[in-house]
Amino acid sequence: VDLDDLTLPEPTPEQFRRSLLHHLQYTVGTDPEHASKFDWRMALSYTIRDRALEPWFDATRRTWNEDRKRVYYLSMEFLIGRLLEDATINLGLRDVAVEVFDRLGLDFADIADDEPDAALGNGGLGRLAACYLESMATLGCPAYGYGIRYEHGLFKQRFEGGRQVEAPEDWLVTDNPWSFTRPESAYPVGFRGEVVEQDGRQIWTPQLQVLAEAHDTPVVGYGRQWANTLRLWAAKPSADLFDLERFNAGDFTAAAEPEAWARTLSRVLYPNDTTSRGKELRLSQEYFLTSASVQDIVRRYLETHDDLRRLPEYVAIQMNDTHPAIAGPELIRLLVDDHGFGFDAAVDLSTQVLGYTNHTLLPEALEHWSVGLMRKVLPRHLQIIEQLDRRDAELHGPRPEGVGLIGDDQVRMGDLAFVTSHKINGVSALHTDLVRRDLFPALDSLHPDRIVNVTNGVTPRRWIALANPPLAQLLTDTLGSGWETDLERLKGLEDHIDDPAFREAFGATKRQAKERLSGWLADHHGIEVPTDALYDVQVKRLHEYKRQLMNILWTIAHWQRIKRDPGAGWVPRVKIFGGKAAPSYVMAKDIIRLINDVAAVVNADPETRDLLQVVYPANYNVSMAEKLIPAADLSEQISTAGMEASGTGNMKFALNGALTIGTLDGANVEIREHVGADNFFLFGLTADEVTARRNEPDHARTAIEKSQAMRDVLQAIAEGTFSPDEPNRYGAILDMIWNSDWFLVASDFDSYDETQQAVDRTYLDHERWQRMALLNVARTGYFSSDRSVREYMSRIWNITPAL
Ligand SMILES: CCc1ccc([C@H](C)CC(=O)N[C@@H]2O[C@H](CO)[C@@H](O)[C@H](O)[C@H]2O)cc1
Repeated sequence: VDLDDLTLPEPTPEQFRRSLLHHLQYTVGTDPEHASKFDWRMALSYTIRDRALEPWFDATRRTWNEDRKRVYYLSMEFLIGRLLEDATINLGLRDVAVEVFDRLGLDFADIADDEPDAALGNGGLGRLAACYLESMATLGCPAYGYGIRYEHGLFKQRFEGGRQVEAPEDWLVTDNPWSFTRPESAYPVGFRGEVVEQDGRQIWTPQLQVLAEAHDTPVVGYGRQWANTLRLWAAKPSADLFDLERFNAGDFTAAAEPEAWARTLSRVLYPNDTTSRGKELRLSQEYFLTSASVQDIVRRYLETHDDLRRLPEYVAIQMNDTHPAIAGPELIRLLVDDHGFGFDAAVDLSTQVLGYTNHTLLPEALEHWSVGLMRKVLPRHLQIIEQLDRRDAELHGPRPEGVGLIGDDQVRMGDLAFVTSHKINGVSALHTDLVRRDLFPALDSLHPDRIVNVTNGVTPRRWIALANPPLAQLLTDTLGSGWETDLERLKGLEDHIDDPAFREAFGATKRQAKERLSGWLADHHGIEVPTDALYDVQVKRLHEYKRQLMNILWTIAHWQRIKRDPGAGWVPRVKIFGGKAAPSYVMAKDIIRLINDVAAVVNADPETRDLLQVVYPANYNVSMAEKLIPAADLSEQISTAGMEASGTGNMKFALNGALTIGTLDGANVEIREHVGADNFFLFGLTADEVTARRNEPDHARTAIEKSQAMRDVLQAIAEGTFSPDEPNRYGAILDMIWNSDWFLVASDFDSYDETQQAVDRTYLDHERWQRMALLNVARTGYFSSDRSVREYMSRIWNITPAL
């Protein structure tokens, strides 16, 4: 079938309207007279989807026909958000869609708002995977994303009495128009059981087996030239799992048990984003994703190639952190057990194919699985890991303490990923240096060419074109179109910086974003905020190292200062927080409650409420980020130096004209290098100073005793100013700050405070602020995920784009 027969022309408004009404009637099955917002959204989705299929089929065919190398991005998380508007923009159909809905008396943005977020991720790692998929499609890099089709994504957050309460997320209650079930692409995945040796070969007979069923979503690149596939696996009980015997014996629940077990594998996303809990289900989910994906990759390769030794020429597999690190042993297992490879040859081949990205240095986030659990769930893989470990010891002689794949009865997934990968990368320049020096010093010295840096990036399509249409329009009016796929062209803005009219137009885009946000907060959260104030925003997962606590402590100090001298010409501020805490992370939940308790008191204070508002809209997610980030003046990137691997929110804020107050941590370092030190509010200890300060006894008490402002803040909290009905509600937080303060909130407080006051002084100089904001936009084109993906393609995947 020639694709040209299927080609749908660039639709005129009339053709678009006709196709929309066609789907409304014949796909959604609704009479237009009675169509709901949901019906229109579904009809619009099918109309847009139609035009996504052409570049999808075309790309798939070209990749096959030209026998192109493919990259496979394995990730336990893809924090996609909504797809409708993103696909509409990348297919160049937003203007015609907006026009047609106008004519129908409907509002495109309102209809698009009806789509649930695909919240198949926790935070940075998951969102990065989504940005990279979109960039790979935009660049014409043949690629598949492999993930799990969780029935329930990241929990829904709401506040009860200021406390976080979690509720199941259920994005699949309504049809998902962007996913195609591929029952023909299903793979058995085995668990448990035993391995027996038979004439020199290891035979693994799994005790349990589930079916991994593929669900494909097209990922359309900007410009409608290419589309890749996100393949999400759903766990299905293989037929023989239902225990009919038990059922006939009347033991109904027991009969259904194995089935129920099977379904749990893709039931829910683990909501922890920094702590590996060593749960069997989590290991089983990781193997479920990895085995189905590696089987699918080898099957696709063997469809047009018969020599597996040439696999590295046609296949690159990227492991998104250690979560899919079992991919090494799994590929070795298939090569040795099913394709007769020798062990060494299989290891060499796998290592050439695999790459591993590390996203965190937090000890509690580094995955270790007990040897016992690995033996129970994956006995054959444990054998392979033990053989790998022996081989590594033979190859490199005695290894220093703590090095090796297995230690203290634990399998170290970081080391495993390292020795089975040809390239390991960190996600910012500083982070990669720390990965080399602190995480893998011994392995780095054994393999000095393996660790490389690829600094993170974000897609300008979603984070400017979609999230901030007024700014996008100004960029196009000023630079012409094309900046969307060549973000370094933003530099051209510097030529206009001395033009007051241009600066005014730029300022207008920020005002528009604030009006849109304050309208949305009022409608969706019943939160009233003024638009003529400095919007100071911290949105990210709740974690002590991200120091939302230092932010709210400073807010209290600022409130106390205003109360002491209300007439001092304060800059009105709206403090916006957003973010979820892992359900079992008690301290993080305490900090959320403190922020809400402070907000309740400060917002109700007649003396200060026109000068300071604290808001915390519940259930921060990708869609909320798209509304919050364009409206921000100040971006809070205040983590303890050395602890935030990169950050990506920091990039999104800068690209939308917010100024950063931040430490020399993660990608903040590179953002400051690009925008210039004069256009960045730097404060705090450096990573090396942090290490030194932690070794000083009583460093917190010393710092607090030096800071009147901090003492007043801690005093107010201890007195129950924000919890009058329970004065010692925040005993744990106060005790932590005075007596341990591992994240150095006390040590960095005064520096943070001085810098926040500099922010106020600068904001009062309107022109200076505009210039700094414009230079942030102009000089952060480097942080496009297109640049990151190009670096992966050249430094790690050895792939050339098809476009
Ligand atoms: C096993 C539990 C678990 C789950 C997720 C993670 C992720 C690695 C945490 C994460 O999202 N890390 C963030 O990754 C971003 C993308 O590279 C970085 O920008 C952030 O700095 C980093 O915290 C660790 C541990």
